[in-house]
Amino acid sequence: MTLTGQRVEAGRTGLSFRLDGAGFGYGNTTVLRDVALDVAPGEVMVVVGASGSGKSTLLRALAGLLAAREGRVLAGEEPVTGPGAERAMVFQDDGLLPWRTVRRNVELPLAIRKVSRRERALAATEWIERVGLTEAAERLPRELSGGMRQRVQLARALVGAPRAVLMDEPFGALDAQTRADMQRLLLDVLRDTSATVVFVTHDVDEALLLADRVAVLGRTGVKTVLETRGGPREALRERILKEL
Ligand SMILES: Nc1ncnc2c1ncn2[C@@H]1O[C@H](COP(=O)(O)OP(=O)(O)OP(=O)(O)O)[C@@H](O)[C@H]1O
Repeated sequence: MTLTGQRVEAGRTGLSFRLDGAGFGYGNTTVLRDVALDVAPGEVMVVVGASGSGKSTLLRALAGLLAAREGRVLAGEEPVTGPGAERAMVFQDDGLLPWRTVRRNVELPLAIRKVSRRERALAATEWIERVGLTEAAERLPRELSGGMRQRVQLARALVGAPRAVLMDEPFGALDAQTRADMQRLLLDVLRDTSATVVFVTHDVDEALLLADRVAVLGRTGVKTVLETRGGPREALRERILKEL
């Protein structure tokens, strides 16, 4: 069994999520109440909403980093009780280990799972190549541009063939050109995986480009969920902006 290429994907399906009457908060503050949302296996669900509406909170809950105060959060059939290797996270601030090279950062999820050195090296080489960083494999994060660091994060998230990737404004700090390159790269690599993606962004155009569906967060919960494929884009854009 190899972790590289198609074989690890074979037979794996994207993870579904279900939030059912779920509520979240911090201390005395309630952020989200009575959230109902279904994310289908393999879809790209983009979450948009005003600043402070709770997008990151929702994502943390799916990642198992924040417990629901009420209701249920399910990944597949199982309640989410903590982080798990089948759910990879990508953050805006890169979250790479500064003392590890690109290669060793990408290998990290496999090292944690005690995958053999040889398998780790093979899988990392493949993903580093897919994100266009072969030349930079032995560099440290501080020697990379912001866009390159996000490529490392993407490779690290996908190297272990997760069933879901949870992305919190991953391209938010990048300049427009680098951001457009990263969006294309993401769409490209997702074509070869069956992973479900939940992607948080402020940017409605980014949402429309990437999403199968867009969930709009209102004051305390999900206001609406819109299909993005097949409809006239401008009308959808207007609709999302109106809901925000
Ligand atoms: N660790 C925390 N402790 C206390 N309050 C928090 C914490 N994290 C977030 N909050 C509060 O929860 C609310 C929602 O925050 P969250 O980061 O989920 O929103 P967001 O929609 O992702 O915002 P943004 O788009 O600005 O990143 C905010 O009012 C925020 O101040």
